[in-house]
Amino acid sequence: MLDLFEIVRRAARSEAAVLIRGESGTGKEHIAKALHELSPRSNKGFNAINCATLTPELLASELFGHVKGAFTGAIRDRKGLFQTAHQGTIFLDEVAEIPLDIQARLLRVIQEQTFIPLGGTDPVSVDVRIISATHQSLREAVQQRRFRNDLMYRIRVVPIFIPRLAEREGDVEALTWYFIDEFNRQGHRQIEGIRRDAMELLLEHEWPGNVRELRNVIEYAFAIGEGPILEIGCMTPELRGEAPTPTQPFGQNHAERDQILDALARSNGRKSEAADLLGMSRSTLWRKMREHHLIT
Ligand SMILES: Nc1ncnc2c1ncn2[C@@H]1O[C@H](COP(=O)(O)OP(=O)(O)OP(=O)(O)O)[C@@H](O)[C@H]1O
Repeated sequence: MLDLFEIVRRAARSEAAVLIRGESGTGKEHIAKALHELSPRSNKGFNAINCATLTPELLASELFGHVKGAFTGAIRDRKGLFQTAHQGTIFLDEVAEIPLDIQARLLRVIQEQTFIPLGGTDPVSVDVRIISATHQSLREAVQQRRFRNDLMYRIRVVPIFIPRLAEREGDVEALTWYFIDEFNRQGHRQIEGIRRDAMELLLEHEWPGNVRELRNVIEYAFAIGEGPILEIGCMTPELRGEAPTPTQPFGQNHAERDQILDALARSNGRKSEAADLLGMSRSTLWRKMREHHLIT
């Protein structure tokens, strides 16, 4: 079976509509951008829209644009994403959430490569490649009559499934190094290695938030740790199996450690800011960090 990278590389060369399916944080938008960047359309626009977060009227207006006076508040003509992505790519995130009447318009754009902006009369021609994503089964949405069968076939010419991070052999380690490299390039700290027990913790974790959660964990470790090696002590409380307990009074030891870690994360590792957040002096924060083995 072709691996994900090879499917993406091959699909990118074509004009075929791609439907990416995967849980939240698995990297659907990341793959969509890669498909665009590796395609002959890479020098044109990549317009992304989350179809689950807008009212139907706003979604239609974002996609197809409107003319002045099309609805209350439409004070001037506005081009939609299809028009501004001409010769480029449009990424429809959470495509299963598109209301049925907008699905009908979308189908027409795909079939005829033209559309009429809201309130307008003149058709606009566009040449746009469509990449869509969903965290749910589109087939089920079709069975539940929430999604048009004909549209499903139009947008899933190449279906790509991204498994959960925990099921992707080798990816936790590879992505850990990828993010270490990314944060090293930001320059405030240089990580050269990761302790074996810390890597084991990463490998054992279930990653319900998938790649997004892993990136956050590495960013957290960069923010609160010190020195060139990532250690268990700078992993998030959740990862270490110590759920934060914000209701406990500050005096209790593990709550104190979590609050320090939280303040350091919120202040991006800046200790004077973290000390302010905690209402203590900078020297007290240093002492407490030493007591909790957060620095050596
Ligand atoms: N293969 C990868 N390499 C590097 N970074 C990645 C990869 N996959 C995902 N990421 C990063 O993980 C984060 C989440 O990815 P992305 O937004 O693409 O997920 P998603 O599946 O679209 O999430 P959602 O469904 O919640 O919108 C982003 O910061 C993204 O850059």
